[in-house]
Amino acid sequence: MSFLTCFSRYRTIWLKDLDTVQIIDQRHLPHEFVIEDVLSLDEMCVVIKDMHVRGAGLIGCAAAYGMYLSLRKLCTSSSVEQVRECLQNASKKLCATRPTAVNLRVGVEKVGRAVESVLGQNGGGSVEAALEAARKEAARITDEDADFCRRIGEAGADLLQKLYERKKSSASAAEGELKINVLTHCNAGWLAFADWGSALSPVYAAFDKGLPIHVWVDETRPRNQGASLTAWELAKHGVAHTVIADNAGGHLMRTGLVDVVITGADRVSSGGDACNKIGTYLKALAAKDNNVPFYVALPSSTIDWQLRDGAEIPIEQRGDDEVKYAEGLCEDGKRRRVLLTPESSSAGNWAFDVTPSRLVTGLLTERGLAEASEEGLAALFSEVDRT
Ligand SMILES: CSC[C@H]1O[C@H](OP(=O)(O)O)[C@H](O)[C@@H]1O
Repeated sequence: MSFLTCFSRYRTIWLKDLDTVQIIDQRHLPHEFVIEDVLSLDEMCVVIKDMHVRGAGLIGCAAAYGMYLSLRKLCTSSSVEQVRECLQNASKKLCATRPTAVNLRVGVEKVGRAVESVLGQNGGGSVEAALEAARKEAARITDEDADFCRRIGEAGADLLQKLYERKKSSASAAEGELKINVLTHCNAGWLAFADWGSALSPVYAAFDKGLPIHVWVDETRPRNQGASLTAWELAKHGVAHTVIADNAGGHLMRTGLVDVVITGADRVSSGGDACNKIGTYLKALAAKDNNVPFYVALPSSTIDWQLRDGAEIPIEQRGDDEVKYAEGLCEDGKRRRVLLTPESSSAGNWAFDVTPSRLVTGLLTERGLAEASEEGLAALFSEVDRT
C-alpha cells in the first residue's frame, strides 16, 4: 500500500470503541502523523480550543462527539433531569471553545435535539437510549459532512473544467503546457472536515479526472495551516502546488498567474457574506481588482440562516504567542518554537475576517453554485426556515 493510499483511508474523526473518540492531532503535521484518543468532554474541549482538530466542518463533528462523551460519564441510574443538565453543561463548554465557525454550535444543537427526542418519549427515556441517540447523531453529522464535501467537489470540478476550456480557447500556450492555477488560503481540505474538504474538494475531483491543475498555497500566518496542512494534503494526493508568502497573492493575480481563487468559510451569513481565515478579505479585494473569479466553498451546515449581516459574526481572537513565535522542524530533526519579535512587543491575533458578498463570485455548496446573496441562497435552499 502506498503512502497516499494509506492516508486516503483516514477520516479526521471516528469512534474507536464506545469510550474512545480518535482524531488526527493536526498540530504535528506535516512532520508527524499522530492519532490521539479523546475520552471525555473536557478533553474534547481542549482538543478543539488548542486546535488539535480545526476547520469548520471538523469542529462541528468533534463538538457532536463531545456531547456524546459527556453522557458516557453518567451512571445508568441517572434521571432524565440529570441527562438534560449534563448536556446543557456540555453545550456551554463546547460553544465557548471557538466562537466563529457556526458548525460547532449546529453540531451541539443537533445532538441535543436527537437526545431530547428519545427523552420525550413516554414521559422519560433511559440513559442508554440517550447515549445511543447521541452516538448515532454524531456519526450521522460526520457522514453528512463527508458527503456534502464530496458533492462540493463534483460541482466544483465542473466549474474548473469550464475555466480550463475557456483558457484553452483563448490561450496562446500549447495545450500540453496549459493548466488551471487555483489560489487558496488556509486549509479547507479533508483535514478541515470529516473528509474531502470544501475548497480543496473540487481540486481533488478535477485532478482525479485528469485536469491539469496547480495550486498556489498561501502559507496562512500565524498558524500556517496552508504551509503545513494544505501543502501536506496536496503532496499526498500528488497535486502540483507552490507555497507562497501570504502577501504574494496580489502580485500573482496582477501578473495573470491565478485563474481562480477558492477558499473555505467558517460562517456564511444568510446574505452571502463569508467569514474565513484572516487574510481572505485581502485576497478577495485583489481578485476583484484583477477580474479573477473568487469562489467560497462550503457545506450548507456553515450557513448561519439567523444572521443576515456578516459584520455581526463573532471574530475569534487568539493568544499573541501564535503571532510572536513560529514553530517548525530544525535541522537536527527536532521540533522547536522560536521568538520572532522583541520579547516586549505585544501582538494582535484576529483569527478570521469577513468578505462582503459583493466580492464573492459564487458560493459553491453541496447543491451546486449559489449567487452570494440572500436571494441566491434562498433559491438553492428554499426549504430552510429563516425565522
Ligand atoms: C471551513 S474549513 C477551513 C477553515 O478553517 C480554518 O480555520 P481554523 O484553522 O482556524 O479552524 C479556516 O478559516 C479555513 O478556511
